Amino acid sequence: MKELQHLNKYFKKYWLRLFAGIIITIVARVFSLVMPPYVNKSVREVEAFLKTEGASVDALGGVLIENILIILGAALFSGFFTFLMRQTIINVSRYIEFDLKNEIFQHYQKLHLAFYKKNRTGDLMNRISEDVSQVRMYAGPVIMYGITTFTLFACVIPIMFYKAPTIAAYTLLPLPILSVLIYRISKIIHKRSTVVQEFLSGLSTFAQETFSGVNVIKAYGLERTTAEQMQELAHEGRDKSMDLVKVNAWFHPMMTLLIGVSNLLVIFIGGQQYISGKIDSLGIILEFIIYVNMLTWPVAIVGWLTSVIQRAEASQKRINEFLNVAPEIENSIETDTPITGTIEFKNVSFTYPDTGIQALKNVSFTIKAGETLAILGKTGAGKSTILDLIARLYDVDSGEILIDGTPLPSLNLNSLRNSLGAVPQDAFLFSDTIANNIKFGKEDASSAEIETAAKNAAVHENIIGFKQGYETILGERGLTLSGGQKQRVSIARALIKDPNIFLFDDCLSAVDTETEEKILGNLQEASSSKTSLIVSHRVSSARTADQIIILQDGEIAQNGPHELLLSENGYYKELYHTQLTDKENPQ
Ligand SMILES: Nc1ncnc2c1ncn2[C@@H]1O[C@H](COP(=O)(O)OP(=O)(O)OP(=O)(O)O)[C@@H](O)[C@H]1O
Repeated sequence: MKELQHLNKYFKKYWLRLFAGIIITIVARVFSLVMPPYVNKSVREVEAFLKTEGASVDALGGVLIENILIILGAALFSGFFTFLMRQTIINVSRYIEFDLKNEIFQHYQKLHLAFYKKNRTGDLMNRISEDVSQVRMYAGPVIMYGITTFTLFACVIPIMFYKAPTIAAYTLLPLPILSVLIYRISKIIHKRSTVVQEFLSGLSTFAQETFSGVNVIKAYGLERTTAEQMQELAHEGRDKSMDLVKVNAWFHPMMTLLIGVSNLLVIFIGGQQYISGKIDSLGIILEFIIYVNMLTWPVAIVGWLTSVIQRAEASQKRINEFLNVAPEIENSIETDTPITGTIEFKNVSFTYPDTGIQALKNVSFTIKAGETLAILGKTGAGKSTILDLIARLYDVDSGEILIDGTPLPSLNLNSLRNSLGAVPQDAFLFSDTIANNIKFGKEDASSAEIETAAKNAAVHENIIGFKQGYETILGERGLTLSGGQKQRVSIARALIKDPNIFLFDDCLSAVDTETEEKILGNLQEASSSKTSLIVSHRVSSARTADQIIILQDGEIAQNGPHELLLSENGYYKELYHTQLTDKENPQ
């Protein structure tokens, strides 16, 4: 139960509702206890009537109707309070479920990128959905049924022993056996259903990958192989499900059997006692049959509750594992720190913690606010890493990055990220309209602003060419943009934000050189007073920059403006001539 202590703060938050729920649960059960003695009483009245000669039928009818009305009234009250019980306790468990999901989601958002690389998306989703549902069972049904069971035990068992101790002892005998059996079966059911769940999630991953990669499957003619693999998996799934069904099938018959045995014992022992004159009325046998039936579910539920608590504990353990991961990038500055845009790298070295790859070695450069820096270099040279470090997605190992003279950790993280307009290498667009995808950079942007941004990113003409223009839905159930169109929508998203620093990560790689020139021209205008970092493989993206850095294996090999680098022998000059030749002699 150690792990589940995490929920105590929520129980405290909703203590009043919970307390009301507990009282209501007790009241509901107490009302349900009115019926059995009145049934007994009615039988006695009938027995007395039969024994007394000349007794009035009308008088008997009157008493019986009175008893029936009392039983009916108590049942109505019990039903009403049972309704209120669910409205309080189950509602609290839903509130806790909601709060816990929000807590986990907000925590996920604070976690480091390395966390997302280490843990699979399916696992993250499972913990926030499946595991939270298991934990909810503890916060609601366990409390509700637990109190119901406790109240019934505390009231019914003493009443039974008070009224007829021998019948009570015999009839209660099978109930603990029932409880243990249900506990065992619940555990087996849980084990097997976990196997089925895991299998099903593997099956859906396979199906999802198949559908996502349907182009490749068709292109390689692998439809048949894939269908066979799917069939194999389906057969395996059927066997696992059958294992589960077999145990499930034992549950109800066993319950019925044990209830039957208890009822038989009441009738048998009660009958013997009646014959031997130890009890004076058949009414007591009827009363006991009702008690036994009242107790059966709570007894069965003790076993079920135990296994639910164990599952909730295991789920909360998995949730806590993630909640206990501390965010590596901490925001230690509460107040806003406005940013102009001078960026300085001082002997920065950085190694990716998960791969151990040293991406940057002693990198130093300065770029003044409003200037443009182009970063070129072979693939894997460390270009994107520089941009990620500026956005503080990672903290440096040694050296220092300063913005406007302040080291990054001394800047408010939100101020820093709000002042950046980042266009990543692989543009990610949401399954939403194009307008909303662009507006992602500025939620309150007007249609005119969206259009201007799209024009500057040279994608406006493409967008108005679609039937629904800016309202065209992208993604799985919508339109698929070409690589170049995606990149340009992503650029529009950064432009509309109007930040002080632009980070363009090879974001023009999928557009032709003519469009590239057009966009660069627009960018120069739109971002003339802004600091821009452009990572690229093309000289055409770099030539107008105030400063160009050539990275080689994480180190700066060359640094200077276009003219200077052209005058030096090195990567830049080679690249310039290769790309110039390509342009002059296209294949
Ligand atoms: N998230 C990451 N985790 C671990 N290692 C990484 C990560 N990202 C990059 N690396 C490694 O760090 C090195 C530098 O990568 P980086 O992405 O900065 O190169 P790049 O110059 O931008 O390359 P490209 O031009 O192909 O985009 C590479 O060796 C790469 O494998």
